[in-house]
Amino acid sequence: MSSPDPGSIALDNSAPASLRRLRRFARNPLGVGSAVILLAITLSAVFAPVLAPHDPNLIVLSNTLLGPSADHLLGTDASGRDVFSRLLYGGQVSLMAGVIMITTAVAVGVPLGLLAGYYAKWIDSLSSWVANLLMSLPEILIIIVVITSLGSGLAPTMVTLGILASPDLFRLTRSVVVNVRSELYVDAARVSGLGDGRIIFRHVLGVVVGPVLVRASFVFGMAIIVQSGLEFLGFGDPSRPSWGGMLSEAFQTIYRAPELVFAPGAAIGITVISLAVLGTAIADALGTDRSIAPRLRSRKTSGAAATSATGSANGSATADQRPSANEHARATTQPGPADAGLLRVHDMRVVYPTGDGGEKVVVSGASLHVDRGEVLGLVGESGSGKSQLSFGILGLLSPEAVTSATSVTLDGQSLLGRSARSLQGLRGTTIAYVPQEPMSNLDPSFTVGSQLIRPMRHNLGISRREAHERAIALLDRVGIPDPARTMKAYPHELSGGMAQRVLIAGAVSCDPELLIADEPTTALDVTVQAGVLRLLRELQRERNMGLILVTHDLGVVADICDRVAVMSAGEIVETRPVAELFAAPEHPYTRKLLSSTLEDAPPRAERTTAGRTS
Ligand SMILES: Nc1ncnc2c1ncn2[C@@H]1O[C@H](COP(=O)(O)OP(=O)(O)OP(=O)(O)O)[C@@H](O)[C@H]1O
Repeated sequence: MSSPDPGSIALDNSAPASLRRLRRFARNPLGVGSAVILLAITLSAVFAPVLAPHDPNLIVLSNTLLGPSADHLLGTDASGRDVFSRLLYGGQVSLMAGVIMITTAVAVGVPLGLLAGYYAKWIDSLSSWVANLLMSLPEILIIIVVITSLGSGLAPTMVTLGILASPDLFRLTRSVVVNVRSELYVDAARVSGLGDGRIIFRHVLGVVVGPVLVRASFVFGMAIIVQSGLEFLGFGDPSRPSWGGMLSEAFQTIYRAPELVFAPGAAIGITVISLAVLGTAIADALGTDRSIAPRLRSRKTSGAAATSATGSANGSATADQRPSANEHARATTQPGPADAGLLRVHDMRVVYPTGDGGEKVVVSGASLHVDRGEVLGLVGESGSGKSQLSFGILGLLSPEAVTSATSVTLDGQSLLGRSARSLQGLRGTTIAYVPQEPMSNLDPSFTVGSQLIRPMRHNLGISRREAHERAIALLDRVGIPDPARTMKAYPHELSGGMAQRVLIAGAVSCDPELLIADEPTTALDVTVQAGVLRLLRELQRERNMGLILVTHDLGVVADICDRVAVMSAGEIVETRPVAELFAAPEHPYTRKLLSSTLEDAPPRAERTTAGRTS
């Protein structure tokens, strides 16, 4: 077993996430203060019938405009009604108005935003069009129409306002989802075979909650203000005490009793401010886990999804990338030879249309094969098309890519002409992928254990307990020092080397036959690179997997590859056993590559044996 990366793990996970979030919230005095205030306001409104000393509508003409006293804590209004009692009852109306409006706005805006952001295409176009239409409507006119036709009841008015406010939440949700859906860990979840519903619920919704909460708290406050404004303008029900109505009445006696403005005004102001502060505090408490994790989203290719191992110990087409998989199917449908080793690719082309109607060929007629138990190095300078070829094999290219091949066979079965689902199923258990950027491929909101267990349960149909035991054994195998503890850790608590080991554990968790590792050590500290490479080699041997190692480092090739395919400008210019290639490179490009990278450099094994811990 490989030794762990030095200083690699800093677990701080003694408490569950919910408890830690609660603690974070509790450390925010403004958040706690606003929560207490809102709780007090809510309770006083709910228990108004018990707390109110007087009937809020009881008119006592002999008691008009009395100042505060023991009997009337806040005095009386121009009709002799008890201001304190009316204030308590008025809270019911304002809070109920907010609840109705925000429930409607969230119920309409958030699901639509999730669907539009996640699925894009016509769902996005249609819902964005509806949202724009709603935003262009004159709210006040619509409300007046609703009130005049349906009466001044709270529900119709606030439901209408909720619908009119929903585009705000729709747009926010949509924009958050558009960002999240292209995160590598979401791609990883797709590749792991999780359905869209589960991905949205598990990986996307959590990211949406924070911003939506903040916005919802503002919308709630806005609901209170708008409802009070309507009451103030006389569109409310006069028999129903409300803060807006009280304010309106207070203005009628502003010169005789200006203090009457204070109570309803303060109630509205304090409630609205507390809502805004509370929303922000909750979002802060929820959001810290996510923001800690580095967002190394320097995806090498815009659409090339790195599918993670944890999420994904298998390769399959993502939602976006399905067209690419289908392109596989469309392009050529010749079946490959049934006895052709593990992976055999003939004449693969990857082309991107350019804006001027032309095309950019990034992989041009590439052919390669890899057998069980074999390590094939795929080398070439930056931009030569190594990743594009790998993603083409995995069916993970962006939708605009047009992929074609004479044949692509995996384990003797042609990948051409298959539906996306069938491709996904096949790849779900046969190909795995180890990405370049370990941190971006782990969802920051879930523990390592959770991210290892779910794909195993899904792909292997095993119980949670079995998957848990398997995950512990895998973590132990990949050199994680305290597997049980690491299972409970969040990605931000791991070092890059540890995260990559976790991803490798995930990649092999469903017993793939072929592993594609795309520069798996590039993002890692040089001190841990050799350990991770050695681990990959060990696992490949133990499990007799085929391994395609994408790299630009010929030292790595010399160390662990059996054969090497050299890529230049989208073409594979030379494929040879490693020793032969190093001894007598044939292609001028290979010679150039060798002379430029291995000049005066000792073999990697020599370079890394002394004093290496990982
Ligand atoms: N979505 C895209 N549209 C157009 N061209 C693209 C797209 N994605 C990648 N390319 C181009 O494909 C070419 C090959 O890129 P690829 O990432 O495969 O190179 P690479 O050999 O893996 O390089 P590196 O070692 O830097 O990762 C590059 O010229 C790149 O600009």
